Amino acid sequence: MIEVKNLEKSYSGTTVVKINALQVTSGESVGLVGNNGAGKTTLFRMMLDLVRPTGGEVFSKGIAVAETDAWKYYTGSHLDEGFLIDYLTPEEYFKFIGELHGLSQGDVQERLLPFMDFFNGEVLQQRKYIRDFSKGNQKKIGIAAAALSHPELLVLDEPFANLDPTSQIRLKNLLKYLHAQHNMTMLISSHDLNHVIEVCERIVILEKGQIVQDMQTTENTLQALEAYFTV
Ligand SMILES: Nc1ncnc2c1ncn2[C@@H]1O[C@H](COP(=O)(O)OP(=O)(O)OP(=O)(O)O)[C@@H](O)[C@H]1O
Repeated sequence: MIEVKNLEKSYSGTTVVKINALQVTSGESVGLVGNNGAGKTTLFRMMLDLVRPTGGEVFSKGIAVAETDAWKYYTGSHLDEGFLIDYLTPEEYFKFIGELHGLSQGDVQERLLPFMDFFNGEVLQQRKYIRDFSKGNQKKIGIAAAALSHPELLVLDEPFANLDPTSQIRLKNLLKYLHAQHNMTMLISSHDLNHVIEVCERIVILEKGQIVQDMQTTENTLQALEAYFTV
């Protein structure tokens, strides 16, 4: 579904991403881990055509993302709060996203049902704009909006960050449910090794912009990752 070929991004002569080849097949859930500045967000931004590569290309279903809008119809993403329309209430925002995908008000309500535990009674019917929500609740709104259309591909940058422990566990279950129920292809970056290996069946480690390990998740993966990140 996703193919990265000779992808490179440099800022002022410094290379921050350099990936010769990465393939993600349809239905796969891939966790991207790496220390601060490893290039995770930059890679996602290039996959979503938000940043143009210095070299190379990202293909979605065989078509370069920089050359077409086709992938936007089956891709849901939340990288940061810049993805939100923060002068809307969550209800208005979900309605807007739903309309973009041809969903009725009823469809939107139904698709939000699995998110009710995750929202913890703090997102809907709060009579306030998204900009006035806490960082954690803004993240919940962004994740729900990204998943609302049941996209074939879901890209989330550090979805567990800023969430309280209960919400992190609920999100883990929610992502597993969405993956199983809709066979969503998922790309998830995270600093939380425990959570990411529970949700993702494959883990890619990025270091200084390069892929240094690419492994299927097994019962030994946490140990391997902890060993890798212990310096
Ligand atoms: N617009 C930019 N201009 C200059 N340098 C940039 C820009 N965007 C990213 N970088 C640099 O690219 C490198 C990779 O950053 P990126 O945000 O992709 O890493 P990350 O793995 O997501 O990090 P973190 O885990 O801290 O979020 C960093 O050194 C960062 O400073």
